[in-house]
Amino acid sequence: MIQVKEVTKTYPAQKNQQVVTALKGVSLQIERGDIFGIVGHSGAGKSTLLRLLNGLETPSSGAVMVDGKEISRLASKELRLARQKIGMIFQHFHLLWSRTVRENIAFPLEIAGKAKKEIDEKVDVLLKRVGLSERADAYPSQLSGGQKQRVGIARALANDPDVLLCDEATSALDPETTASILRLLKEIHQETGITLVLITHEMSVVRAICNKMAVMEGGKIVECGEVEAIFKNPQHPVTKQFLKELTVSDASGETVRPGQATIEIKLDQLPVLRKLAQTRPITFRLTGGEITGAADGDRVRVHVDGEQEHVHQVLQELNGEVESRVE
Ligand SMILES: Nc1ncnc2c1ncn2[C@@H]1O[C@H](COP(=O)(O)OP(=O)(O)OP(=O)(O)O)[C@@H](O)[C@H]1O
Repeated sequence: MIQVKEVTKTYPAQKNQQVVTALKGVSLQIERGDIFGIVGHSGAGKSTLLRLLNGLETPSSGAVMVDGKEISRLASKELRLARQKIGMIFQHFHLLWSRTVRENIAFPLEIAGKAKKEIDEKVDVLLKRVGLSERADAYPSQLSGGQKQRVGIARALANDPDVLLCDEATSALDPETTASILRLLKEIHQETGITLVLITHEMSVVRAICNKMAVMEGGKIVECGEVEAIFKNPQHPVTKQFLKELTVSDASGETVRPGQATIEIKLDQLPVLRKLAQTRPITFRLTGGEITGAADGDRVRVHVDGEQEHVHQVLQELNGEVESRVE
């Protein structure tokens, strides 16, 4: 679906500054239907790579192919048509503040020259799909962050894209809202088979929905492959660091291998785990901790084991409900 071949991207020197080489010979293959996570620290080149995928930037050398077309070589009309098939959502939503939810979602359909009746029907379907039918006439300023991102998703899907690019789409959201947006993206993926490309600095996002991933550092891809294999056996120091940082505050657990995690919780929060164990094929095993009567509550370590999918769900549900961290 997407092939990035030996792409280099340099930005010309600004005054008193040097030329910036944002991408240094990046090659990448994303198959149709993949949910592909691109992880990296700030400045690693993730956004530049994403902008190349939808033709907002052109490579200094190398080629970017999307659905068999070399994006950087398309004439403007062809590029416009190709971009209708590549949706994008953003960290800060990029909604039109003077338009209602309905009008925001209608916007790309208007640009594509669709008839009013077709637009109205399509917008109704999209509103329903993202759960915002009741808020169709609200303005973005009247919505929560999660609702704004739902508008962003509906708008991005308006022209039935084959690819959805997500630029830190959950980074401005709280953990609970993040989980609900990731769930929505996963459902849309299951229903449509759309190819999703997510850039993020959060491994918890990758763990929640991606099947493949690439780790970027200094304009290069330093590790790439199946999420399960990389989480099990990370090779590059940057990947290892990301996995270590995983969930300190955001996703409540570290995946030891897919289907296993270790969490640390307050002793008096154990009943929450009991309830989860009653409703899911999952086991919790106490592995450590001390009872000292500490004023802020004693903590215990718990090993979580089960089907990967269930473990992910449980970690997401724990998120926010149980104060936890990994050592
Ligand atoms: N338009 C631009 N002009 C000049 N330099 C740029 C431009 N866009 C990005 N860069 C530089 O390219 C490098 C990669 O930036 P990029 O935004 O792609 O990284 P990133 O991994 O997405 O980081 P972040 O998460 O902070 O957005 C950085 O050094 C950045 O300063």
